[in-house]
Amino acid sequence: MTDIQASGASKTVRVELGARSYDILIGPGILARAGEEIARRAPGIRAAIVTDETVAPLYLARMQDVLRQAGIASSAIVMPAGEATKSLSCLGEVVDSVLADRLERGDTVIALGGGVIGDLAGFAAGIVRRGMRFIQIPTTLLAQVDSSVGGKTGINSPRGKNLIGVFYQPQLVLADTEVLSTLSPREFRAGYAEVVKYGLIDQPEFFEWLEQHHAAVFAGGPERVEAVARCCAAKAAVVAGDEQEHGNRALLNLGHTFGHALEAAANYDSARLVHGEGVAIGMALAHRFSAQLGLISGQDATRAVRHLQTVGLPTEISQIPGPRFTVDLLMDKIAQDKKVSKGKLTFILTRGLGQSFVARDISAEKVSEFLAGQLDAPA
Ligand SMILES: NC(=O)c1ccc[n+]([C@@H]2O[C@H](COP(=O)([O-])OP(=O)(O)OC[C@H]3O[C@@H](n4cnc5c(N)ncnc54)[C@H](O)[C@@H]3O)[C@@H](O)[C@H]2O)c1
Ligand SMILES: O=C(O)C(=O)C[C@@H](O)[C@H](O)[C@H](O)COP(=O)(O)O
Ligand SMILES: [Zn+2]
Repeated sequence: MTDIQASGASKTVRVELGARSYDILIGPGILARAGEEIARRAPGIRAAIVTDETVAPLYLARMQDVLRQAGIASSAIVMPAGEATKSLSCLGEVVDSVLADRLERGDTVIALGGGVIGDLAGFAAGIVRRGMRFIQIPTTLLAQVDSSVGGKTGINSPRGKNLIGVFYQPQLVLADTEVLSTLSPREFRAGYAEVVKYGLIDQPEFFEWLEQHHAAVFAGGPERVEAVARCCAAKAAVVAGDEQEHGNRALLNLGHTFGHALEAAANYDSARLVHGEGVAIGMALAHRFSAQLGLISGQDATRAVRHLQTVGLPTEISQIPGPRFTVDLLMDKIAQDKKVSKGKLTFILTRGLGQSFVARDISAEKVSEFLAGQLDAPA
């Protein structure tokens, strides 16, 4: 686990990647400090702020104001909100705007938004002029605990989730926990699924802490900041050890092999399923699949699923509204997973609460059989 430095109500986590190391600043009031934090690290730059139509009216003017006060001129690129924005056409729009504004390689792209904006803007920053500066200002719980950290950027393909992208690290992450107060309950819950993920991967004590403190995390206050910082520290440690997912970073994919297949099968329609909900269902499936394979007790699997249900997250495929999925459709999406190696499926499975492991060479027949049972399960 990477250290968490505390200063007043704020915390700092450092992602150690040699010359590409960077800080994650977490806490209330960080947005107001954004201009000075950026200018201190990169004086005299200009910025293109990529955001979405929901976040722009809430935070864009304030963001541009604090940048201006720190001597940083900025332009804004406002994209539609939702998962469908992680597309080639939206990437083209962002790239073209940055070029039209004549931003230089040393200038910065700023992602002001959730994981959709972070993944899209980060990809654009990674490819324009072969790599510009990039700063993440995550505004969803999911983005603060996960997507803004670690440098996975990219967009979706109709053939599968996040299939087009690059590893490209930000130079700074500014996570103002106050902005989470405007998030809808559904989106806050979805982000909480990724919080639970860190407990279920390899921190059973964090999972237990969440069982006890989830109400306080949802209510706001110090437990929320504590949860965000613990997740960032956990992710920073994994990323520092395996930046490009040759080994243990795959653990961060707990619940994602199933979850990504569900998102793709739902055509990235955020009205039906958002990423965190897909991860919640995916983690429930990974625990049930592990139980079916005899790896984990039914009791432990049920405990993991029960916590997700307690906070109102979906844990069954049948809870996804709209047309039913078939096993063939889901298996087709699973076959495109980036962890597939020499045609063999990889899943993150578990031997107990918080004892996940990377399971390579999982039989496609066993997965299909399991999914057939899950598709029959009642909502
Ligand atoms: N790169 C990574 O490591 C990584 C990790 C996890 C998830 N992801 C990706 O992140 C995406 C999901 O991110 P997300 O859950 O943040 O979704 P999102 O970016 O779509 O944001 C969710 C919704 O909340 C709105 N919103 C954002 N901030 C708000 C605020 N402060 N107040 C009110 N509304 C606000 C957005 O407009 C959007 O409608 C997925 O595409 C997923 O694949 C990437
Ligand atoms: O950072 C990682 O590594 C993760 O796997 C974090 C996930 O929560 C995230 O959804 C990521 O985008 C999934 O990556 P992918 O490589 O499976 O597309
Ligand atoms: Zn995720």
